[in-house]
Amino acid sequence: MTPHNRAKINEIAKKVLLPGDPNRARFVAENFFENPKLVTDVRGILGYTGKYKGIEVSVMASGMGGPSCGIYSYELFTHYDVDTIIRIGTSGGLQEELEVGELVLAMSASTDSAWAHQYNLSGTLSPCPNAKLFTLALKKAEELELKHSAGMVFSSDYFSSYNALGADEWKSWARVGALVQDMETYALYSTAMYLKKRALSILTMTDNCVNGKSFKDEERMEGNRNMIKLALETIVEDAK
Ligand SMILES: O=P(O)(O)O[C@H]1O[C@H](CO)[C@@H](O)[C@H]1O
Ligand SMILES: O=c1cc[nH]c(=O)[nH]1
Repeated sequence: MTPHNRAKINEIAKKVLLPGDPNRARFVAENFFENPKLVTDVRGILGYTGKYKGIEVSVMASGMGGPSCGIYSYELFTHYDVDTIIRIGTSGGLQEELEVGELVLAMSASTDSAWAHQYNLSGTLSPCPNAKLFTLALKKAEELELKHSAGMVFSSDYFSSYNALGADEWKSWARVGALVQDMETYALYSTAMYLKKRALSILTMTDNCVNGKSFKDEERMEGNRNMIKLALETIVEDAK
C-alpha cells in the first residue's frame, strides 16, 4: 500500500495500462478483462487487475497532469515493481491531417513543465518510449489496420482547448512538428527512464485544435476501443 494506492503488492500486475480517467479504467476492466477485480479506489482513482488473453494485466487511472501521473507511475514502478506502463490517453490534435479517433504513438515527448528540474540536469531532457514496446505497437497498429501516426507529443501543464496563454498557444508546438498535445506523457516517460523501467504512450486524437473537429460527447468512451486494443495486443506481443 502507498498513500495513494490501497492494493496489496501482489494485487497489481507487472504490466499496467494507465488512462487519465478513472471511468476509462473501469471501461477497460469491464469490456476487455477476464475476471477483473477492483484493487484500489483511493481518491476515486480506480485500479483493476484481470487477464487479457491469459496474461495478467492491471489498469489504473493516473488523474490529469504530469504531477499526478508522476506520482502514480513512480509508485507503480517502485512500490509494486511494475515493469511496463502503457498510457492510454486522449489528446488535442496539433496537425490538420489528424482525424478524430486516430491513434498517435508517442515517439518522444516535449514539455512546458518543470518536471525534469528534479533531475538536476545541465541541459534539456527529451524522454522517449521503450524502443521494443514502441516498435511492437507500431507493427501491431499496421497489422490491425488501425489509423495511426507516430511522432513527437507535446505534454503541457495546460489544457489545449483553453488556458490563459490564449487560443494560439499550441501553434508554436505545431510548427516544430508536435502531433498532439496531452498532459502526462513527458512525466511518464521521464519517470520510466529515470527508474530504468519501460513505458509507452498511445493517444487517441479526440479534439483537433486546427479544425475544431472532435468526438461527440457520446463517443468519448467507445472511441477509445482501438487504443485500448492496441495497448493490450502490444502487451501480448511483448510476452511472446
Ligand atoms: O484522457 P486523459 O488520459 O486524461 O488525457 C488527456 O485528457 C485530460 C484533459 O482533458 C488530460 O489528462 C489529457 O492529457
Ligand atoms: O490535452 C488535451 C487532451 C485531450 N483533449 C484535448 O483537447 N487536449
